[in-house]
Amino acid sequence: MHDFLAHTLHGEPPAITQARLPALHWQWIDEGILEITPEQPATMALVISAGIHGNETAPVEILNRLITPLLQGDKPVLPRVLVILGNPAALRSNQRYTRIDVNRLFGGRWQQYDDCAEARRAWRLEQAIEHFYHSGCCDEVRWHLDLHTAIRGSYHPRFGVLPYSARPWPADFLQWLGAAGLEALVWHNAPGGTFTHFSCEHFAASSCTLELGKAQPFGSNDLSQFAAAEQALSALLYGEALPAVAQQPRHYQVAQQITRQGAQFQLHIDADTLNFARFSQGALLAEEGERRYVVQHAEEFVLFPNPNVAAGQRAGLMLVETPPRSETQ
Ligand SMILES: O=C(O)CCC(=O)N[C@@H](CCC(=O)O)C(=O)O
Ligand SMILES: [Zn+2]
Repeated sequence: MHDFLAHTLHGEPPAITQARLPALHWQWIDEGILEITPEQPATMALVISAGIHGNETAPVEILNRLITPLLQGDKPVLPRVLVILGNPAALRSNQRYTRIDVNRLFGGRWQQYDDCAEARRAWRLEQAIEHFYHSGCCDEVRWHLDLHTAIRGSYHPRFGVLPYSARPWPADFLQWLGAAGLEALVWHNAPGGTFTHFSCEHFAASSCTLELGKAQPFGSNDLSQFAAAEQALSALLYGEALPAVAQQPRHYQVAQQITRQGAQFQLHIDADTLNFARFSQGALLAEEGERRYVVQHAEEFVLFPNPNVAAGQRAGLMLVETPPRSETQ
């Protein structure tokens, strides 16, 4: 199998499901799930996922470009790697999801839904990650990089979103995120149903959702915008040089979440408002019946505003800028 993405989009298992090459062994685990193991002992277990949302194709193209030389035996690999194309059915139809947003279902939340493709997929991905992390030696460093693109344009076109965690973040992980060209890092203030929350909470992985540009269909992406991220991933995978940090990321903390409860929900944020747009204290952001969402701090910055989400789901986040965090374990 030389082209993992083409096989996944085709929807059939590959004819050969594993191979031993001089420097590594690869194994096709299931649709969109591939494990790559170096011949030399590894000190890191790295999960790289993309396509959790089927219309976010740039990171899928980057990831496929990075693993193809491994499958062809043209590059060595340093860590044990689990490669995941998250929602193959949605990738085939260029939709964010077919019925339910997979990135709200992790941590067992899939059990709240009737049997459907996305609930089954979230369960399968949880199992795959659990097996992968538990099959290594106990002192492996665990990272999970979940690659996405945003629906809207952004004042920071490349940024990271870190799950809530009471543990301090390793300094080398934060440094890697800066070297990957991320202009901003956003910290959640509460647990959630995302893939990165799941890997961080259940397996103590250093996890981050990377947002790389704006969602475009396959073939329409300008991947040159993400050269630093691709080079930083090459550094992790093949041991190439980590790019220098061009600009230290700005840091933001979630201050409040806007949640849509039902049909009465109204979002007072224009469709063309960019991510990280600034709002002043007192500004009315959204309302639903008696519930009003108002800017609480002197200024807050909006992220992922979206009125078209299912009832009970996040319709936007409001952020405050904080001094840079530099932590170590
Ligand atoms: O642009 C948008 O509205 C959504 C982009 C996206 O898919 N973002 C992720 C963020 C996950 C996180 O909070 O870590 C998502 O909404 O699932
Ligand atoms: Zn996404």
